[in-house]
Amino acid sequence: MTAAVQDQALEGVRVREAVLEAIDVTVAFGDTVVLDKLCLEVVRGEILGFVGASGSGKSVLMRTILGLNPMQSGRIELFGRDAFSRSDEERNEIDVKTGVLFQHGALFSSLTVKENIQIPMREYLDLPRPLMDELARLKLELVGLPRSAGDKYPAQLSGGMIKRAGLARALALDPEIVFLDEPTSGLDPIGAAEFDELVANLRDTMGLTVYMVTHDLDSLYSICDRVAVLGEKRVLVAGTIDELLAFDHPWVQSYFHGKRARAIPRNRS
Ligand SMILES: Nc1ncnc2c1ncn2[C@@H]1O[C@H](COP(=O)(O)OP(=O)(O)OP(=O)(O)O)[C@@H](O)[C@H]1O
Repeated sequence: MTAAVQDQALEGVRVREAVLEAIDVTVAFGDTVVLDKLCLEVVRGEILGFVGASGSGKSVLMRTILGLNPMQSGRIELFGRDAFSRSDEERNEIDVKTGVLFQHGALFSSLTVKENIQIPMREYLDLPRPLMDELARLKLELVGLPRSAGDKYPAQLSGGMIKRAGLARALALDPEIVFLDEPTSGLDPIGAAEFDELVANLRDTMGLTVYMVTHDLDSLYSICDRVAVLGEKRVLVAGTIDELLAFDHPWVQSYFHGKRARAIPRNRS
């Protein structure tokens, strides 16, 4: 194999590297099965949008992947290895490479933004305070917040600033994958578009992999490389928007071709 062919082959491997794999994941609460042998793959460097009807189990899956919710059967792999059959030390390695932005930011109201951003640093890193302060400032800059926001309390921030502060905390440990739970909900269309742009920039500059639960069709069209649809307790389909537009399933058809969706394809860049 020539060096060029080898490079190409390596590039191919990198492009297809699965950062996250859910294999036959089943989750139930009592007799109610919410996810039934669900399979999903998230590839390094992609922005995957995750959609599904209200109550279909999007949050349950995200919580299960993060180890916050037990599964009845199946396997979840993060970074190529079983996410849960691990020692505490190995699990910490996964946690450090994983950032999460919960739906409403989930910032501690009694802590300043800077202190919120430093929570993961305190938990996983042993750094002197001046260095943590500098890192927090860098994270604020990364998400487009002014330095002064670091000394504010969450109640003093706008909804858009809270999302950015939550994202800064999710990025505190320089993760390889971030989970975003409805990051643009509650934002006005301009704020939502700016947030989308920020996420796309972070992916491009940091090589982040992004798993984004969303109901926001604009986000799906503007920044997602692929979209996975949850329905009937499993992933019905995962693919590009064009693949989903052509996918013959009533919920998928009405989601992407319904009244609210109609205006968007015309605006696709
Ligand atoms: N801890 C729990 N105990 C019992 N049932 C639960 C629990 N957590 C979630 N559920 C149920 O699981 C189902 C899926 O809920 P989930 O919150 O994942 O939906 P979702 O797709 O995220 O909805 P939405 O888009 O409205 O946020 C719901 O029927 C919910 O009531």
